[in-house]
Amino acid sequence: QSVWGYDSDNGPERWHENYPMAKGDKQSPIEINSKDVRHDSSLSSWHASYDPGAAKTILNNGRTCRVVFDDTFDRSVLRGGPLTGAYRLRQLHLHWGSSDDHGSEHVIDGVKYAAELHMVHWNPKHGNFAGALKQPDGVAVVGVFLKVGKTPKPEMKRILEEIDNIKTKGKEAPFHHFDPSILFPKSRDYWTYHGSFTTPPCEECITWILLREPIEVSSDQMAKLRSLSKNGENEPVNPLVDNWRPTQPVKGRIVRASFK
Ligand SMILES: CN[C@@H]1CN(c2cccc(OC)c2)S(=O)(=O)c2sc(S(N)(=O)=O)cc21
Ligand SMILES: [Zn+2]
Repeated sequence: QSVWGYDSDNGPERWHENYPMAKGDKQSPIEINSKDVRHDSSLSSWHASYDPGAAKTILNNGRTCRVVFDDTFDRSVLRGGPLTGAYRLRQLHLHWGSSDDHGSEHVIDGVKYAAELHMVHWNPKHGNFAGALKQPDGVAVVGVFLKVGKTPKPEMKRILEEIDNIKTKGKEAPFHHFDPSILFPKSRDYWTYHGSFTTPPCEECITWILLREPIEVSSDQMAKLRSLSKNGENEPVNPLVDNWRPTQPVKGRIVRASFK
């Protein structure tokens, strides 16, 4: 089937057949090697001001678990850091593995985290989301790494509690009164570079802001995430796991760090 996914017949190695941008020079994710990173003292800190009332629904689209926000006006925005202007929060979603030792998309000094949370924002100066996709400064994604540890972050519970209502592909549930900034780690340190969506259509319109400090989750919380299914309600069970793209060639891009 032509629909892209993460299986052998429709996975990352074949995306370029229907989405030529997948073979571009500024693809994501990438491996970040601290020795190649350049500290940029001119990078300011980033600021998120999110309205909890903007949260609308949580859904399983067969490829990830996604929370959608009202982005019809500057209601929940991200500013500062490498960005110019206010970018509107559109949705957040995750990528995870089939076991705790892998699952993140970006890899840091060889370390793969159990999962990676993406908060997707777009630049309203380009009119709408579709217009922003065509611009190099159109989209900004904040990436937060999830590490399995002893003191799991209770804030992830809110998302994981909804999992039981969206077990199968196409299932959606109301998701209100949620401020995703509770998912940020203490430190605001980040890496930033220019890249692409890590899924088709793979447009190269993204300013990536990757937070250095992972948040901790429990192994049970990861198991909860892995209890999602790719399949629809009355289809054979196909676990939704390993929905991550392998790292792509850096091709001379500079990764800057906000920290020394
Ligand atoms: C299919 N791609 C995901 C859905 N969206 C998308 C992207 C481009 C065009 C489009 O057509 C409607 C929708 S999205 O913007 O919410 C994002 S962000 C993102 S990631 N992993 O790079 O952060 C994957 C997707
Ligand atoms: Zn993503």
